[in-house]
Amino acid sequence: MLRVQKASQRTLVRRLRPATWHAARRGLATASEPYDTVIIGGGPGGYVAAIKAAQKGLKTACIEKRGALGGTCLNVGCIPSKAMLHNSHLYHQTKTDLQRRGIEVSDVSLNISQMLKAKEDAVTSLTKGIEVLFKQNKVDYIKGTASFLSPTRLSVQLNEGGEAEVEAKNIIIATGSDVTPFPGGAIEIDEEQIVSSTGALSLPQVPEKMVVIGGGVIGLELGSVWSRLGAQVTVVEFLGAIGGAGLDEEMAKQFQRSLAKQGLKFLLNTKVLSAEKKDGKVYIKTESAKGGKEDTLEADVVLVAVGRRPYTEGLNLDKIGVELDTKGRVVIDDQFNTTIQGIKCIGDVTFGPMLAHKAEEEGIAAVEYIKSGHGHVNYLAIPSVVYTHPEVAWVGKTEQELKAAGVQYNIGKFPFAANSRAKTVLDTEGLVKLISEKETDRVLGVHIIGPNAGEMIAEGVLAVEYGASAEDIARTCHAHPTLSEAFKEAAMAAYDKAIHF
Ligand SMILES: Cc1cc2nc3c(=O)[nH]c(=O)nc-3n(C[C@H](O)[C@H](O)[C@H](O)COP(=O)(O)OP(=O)(O)OC[C@H]3O[C@@H](n4cnc5c(N)ncnc54)[C@H](O)[C@@H]3O)c2cc1C
Ligand SMILES: NC(=O)c1ccc[n+]([C@@H]2O[C@H](COP(=O)([O-])OP(=O)(O)OC[C@H]3O[C@@H](n4cnc5c(N)ncnc54)[C@H](O)[C@@H]3O)[C@@H](O)[C@H]2O)c1
Repeated sequence: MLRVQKASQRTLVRRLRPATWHAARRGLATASEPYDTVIIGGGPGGYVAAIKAAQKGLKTACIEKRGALGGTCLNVGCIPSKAMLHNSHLYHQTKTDLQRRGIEVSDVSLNISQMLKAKEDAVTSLTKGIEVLFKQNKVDYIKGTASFLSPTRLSVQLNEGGEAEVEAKNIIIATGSDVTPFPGGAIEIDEEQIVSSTGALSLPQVPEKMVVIGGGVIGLELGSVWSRLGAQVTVVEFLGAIGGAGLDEEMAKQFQRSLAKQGLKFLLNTKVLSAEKKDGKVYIKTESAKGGKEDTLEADVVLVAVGRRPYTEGLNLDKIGVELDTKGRVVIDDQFNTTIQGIKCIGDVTFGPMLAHKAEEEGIAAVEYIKSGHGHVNYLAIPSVVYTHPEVAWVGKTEQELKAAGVQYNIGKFPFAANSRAKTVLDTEGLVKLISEKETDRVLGVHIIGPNAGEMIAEGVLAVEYGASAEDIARTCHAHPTLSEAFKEAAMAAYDKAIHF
């Protein structure tokens, strides 16, 4: 139910008419009838949940305050970063790699405004596309900021001005995450010289020197972009390895070597303490992670990429009793129920990896629980991909996790240097590492560094999801010449022996 609430009622009625009119016409929401499902947040979790709910015949609305659908991922995350990664790779490859392939080019130059425009075009076409999907699936799109009045009633501050009330039998919180500020306020983001990922996706010119604080996924992807475009990039990472949690240690080392070859510098086991702007530069104070040795780095632009945190601001969760944990995540059970009946929660704002495809899976499963009481997400089979070149991708367990758990395992490895397609296209960096359980041969983890690793990992995800053995994969015919033969050969190596290595 969408009900006008406040003073200048006539203006509000006019403003709300399209939503209420369409809704009433379709019988989706009337003055006497609440929505079946309302989703707060139109990111990958929220918009997918909304479409699935409508497909299942539930009267559905999605409230989004950004003014565009798609959330962090489409607007300032996955999509713009991949656009910049792809085009910066083409530029870098044109400058450094084409000659050996027999292609002579001269006068290669960068038009950064056009590259930024190409990125914006990709974002706009995809975010608008979701609006079309909403219309096709009859999801009411309410542009505004939602806040709980009660477990079944929301107040919405409309983007156009004014306030509305929305009532629903089920509410799904999908409000995502935002940038973790630097602890203690020691570094303030201005999105020009000291930027978060959002600012780093729109720098109007290539900085001469860039310092990246944090060697996790954002730091490595966006550090790669600006390094390829000509910046001297130094990544400062507190831990002893890059790539963040979940990356196999052996792969992390190889990954760092690859990026170092491209010109990125790494300061591991180093903690950033503060950053200060002076005379057009930024001075970054660091110390050894074990304490002691201090240093100062100079940069034109600093990217702060020390993580993201759940976003629940303004939702009024404490008023209705929805519990958060100590990290600010909304507490849920294994069916996405919060501590208040009728309110579910999915995506970055709750437990688990902060990944768009994880949020989407949860969106579908949460709706299935609402509709039928059954849903499914296999958290052991959620892939991770770092979209650098070479790409890094993995699913399932790492070797260090299995060691720590005392699981006996076999390992099969196959380098792309021995793969015919990789050799043909002169792109041979990296390997496939497949880990299977010693006793059963079941695939426990797949780790890939290499060209198209992000596409190839889907095969590993299927293997983990369906409980395949290494032998199953080894006996499955793979087309020749393809990169995926390296995956098959790694499985052959785990089960028995590879042919070409
Ligand atoms: C630079 C960058 C690159 C990334 N690249 C990838 C990648 O390649 N692959 C990948 O899987 N993941 C990637 N991610 C992570 C990915 O963006 C998130 O995991 C994903 O967007 C989470 O989806 P979500 O629906 O949970 O939340 P979000 O996408 O954050 O969406 C939540 C939405 O809720 C809205 N909202 C919040 N509060 C309210 C309110 N009170 N009322 C109304 N609306 C509200 C917000 O405006 C937002 O649009 C990247 C992230 C960043 C920052
Ligand atoms: N390709 C993708 O799937 C993709 C791309 C971008 C972002 N994301 C998601 O966004 C989230 C956030 O990414 P992120 O890279 O900001 O976080 P992250 O948690 O992956 O990495 C942050 C890194 O910063 C380091 N760090 C923290 N404080 C530091 C300090 N004072 N000095 C030096 N180093 C410090 C941490 O040790 C850590 O390695 C991730 O959860 C990721 O899943 C995914």
